[in-house]
Amino acid sequence: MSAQREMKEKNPWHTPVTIIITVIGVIAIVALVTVAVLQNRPVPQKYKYGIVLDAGSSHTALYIYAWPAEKDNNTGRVQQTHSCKVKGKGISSYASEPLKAGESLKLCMQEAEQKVPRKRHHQTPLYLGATAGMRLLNMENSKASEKVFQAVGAALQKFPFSYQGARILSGQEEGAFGWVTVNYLDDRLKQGLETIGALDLGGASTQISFVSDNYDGSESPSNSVTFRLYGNDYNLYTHSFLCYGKDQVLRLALAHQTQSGPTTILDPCFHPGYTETKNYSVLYDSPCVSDRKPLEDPVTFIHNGQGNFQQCQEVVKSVFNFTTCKYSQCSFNGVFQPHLQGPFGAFSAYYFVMNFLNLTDTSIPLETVKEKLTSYCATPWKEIVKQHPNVKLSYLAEYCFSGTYIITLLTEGYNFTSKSYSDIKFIKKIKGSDAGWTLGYMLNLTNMIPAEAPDTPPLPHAGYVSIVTVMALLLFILFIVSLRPLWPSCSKQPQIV
Ligand SMILES: Nc1ncnc2c1ncn2[C@@H]1O[C@H](COP(=O)(O)OP(=O)(O)O)[C@@H](O)[C@H]1O
Ligand SMILES: [Ca+2]
Repeated sequence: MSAQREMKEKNPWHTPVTIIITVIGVIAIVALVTVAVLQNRPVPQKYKYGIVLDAGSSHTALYIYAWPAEKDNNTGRVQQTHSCKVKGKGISSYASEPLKAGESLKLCMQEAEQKVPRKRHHQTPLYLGATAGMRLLNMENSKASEKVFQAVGAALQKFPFSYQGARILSGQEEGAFGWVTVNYLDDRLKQGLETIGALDLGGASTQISFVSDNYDGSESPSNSVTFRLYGNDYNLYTHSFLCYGKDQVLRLALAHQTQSGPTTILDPCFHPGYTETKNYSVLYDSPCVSDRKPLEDPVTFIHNGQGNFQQCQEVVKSVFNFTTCKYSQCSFNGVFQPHLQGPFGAFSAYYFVMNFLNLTDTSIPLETVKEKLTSYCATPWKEIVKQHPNVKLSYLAEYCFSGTYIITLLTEGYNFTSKSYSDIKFIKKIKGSDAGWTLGYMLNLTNMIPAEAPDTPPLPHAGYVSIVTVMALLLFILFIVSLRPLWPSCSKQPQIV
């Protein structure tokens, strides 16, 4: 009996000190794991916002972008959360009534006030960038363009956002930021992957931007833009052709057909049966064509459609100048262009037009595309209107011309071949964000793409929590094992013997 009592007294599990140590050990480990998990638990995501207004020649669009409030520097994280199409025409069309340019933006701005959380309003940067429409107005009448900017600026400052100014983008910026946008959205920059070229077709200008291995910027330096993004160097070729957006090219084509000031023209780029009376002074009211206005013209001319793709292509070719090139190679109008390289994303009016014509699939051979255009252009206007009752007539009348221009620009202008045509993808959006210059513009102005690759944490959150938990468990087991000599079974051994 006395031996048994002695054993019981010697059993360490029964001493208050051991019990206290064990309890403290368990509490400490539980606390450690809890702190590790809580500390690293992803907090409910907060977002930052940015707003960019794209004041194009034909219309203005507002884009809202959002990104997690932390980790601004991570690629692929900024996303478009909302867009709003401003009613009416582009701001450059308000040259004679500038206040209306400001007023036109109100509805979309009010929508932005609803979409961006109130708490974030004051720290949300707001930018307006104007493109070729304002470039042309500025060339034609710089005072009028200033007044439009004043009115637009005054209207935008009435909203609670952090207004960062309104300005005209250079053609180079427009091309380069479009390229940044598509490559950013496609996650090509951070990973240092081969980049995608960008083709942007507007109403008043068109841009081509791509990286070519045999272009280092020494030939025609004005076409070169260099970037260092995420630790990678890029030497981008970019060019913007002012007056080669599809609306201004239509003017150029009509100017070509009205050189002698006729009262009627038979236009192969419009459907048979299409007939409209047009005003000479309206047609020639643009710096792209104003110097070609016939000296003696009637007030109006009758614009009749003929619907002939091949002849339309001849008219369109006449707006390009292929005769002079002082460089090793040119696209058109004496503009240097290196060898085309890599895949291309074609957006804005490229997409609208090719999508309407059911021609976005570039695995369709170029010859077939031309056959389809031939038959589309030859379709009588009455039938076209009947087939598309919901499409705006002004757009509908021009798809034959625009489709012909796109194919001619790509093949004759930029030298895409039957083979390289299939490298083009007609796109509207990438991962939910519109392709266009606006996102690249904002990323640049908010310094959201670092020059050097950001330091990545050695362990992701889940890895960190797992390792801490495993370590804690190991410590606990080690602690228990270290008490082994004092385990009851060990101390009972003498009894067995
Ligand atoms: N649904 C559509 N169908 C055809 N063309 C369209 C459609 N939506 C927009 N567009 C055209 O896209 C072009 C957009 O150009 P825009 O960005 O306004 O000009 P720029 O970039 O030259 O300043 C315009 O020619 C406009 O008419
Ligand atoms: Ca545009």
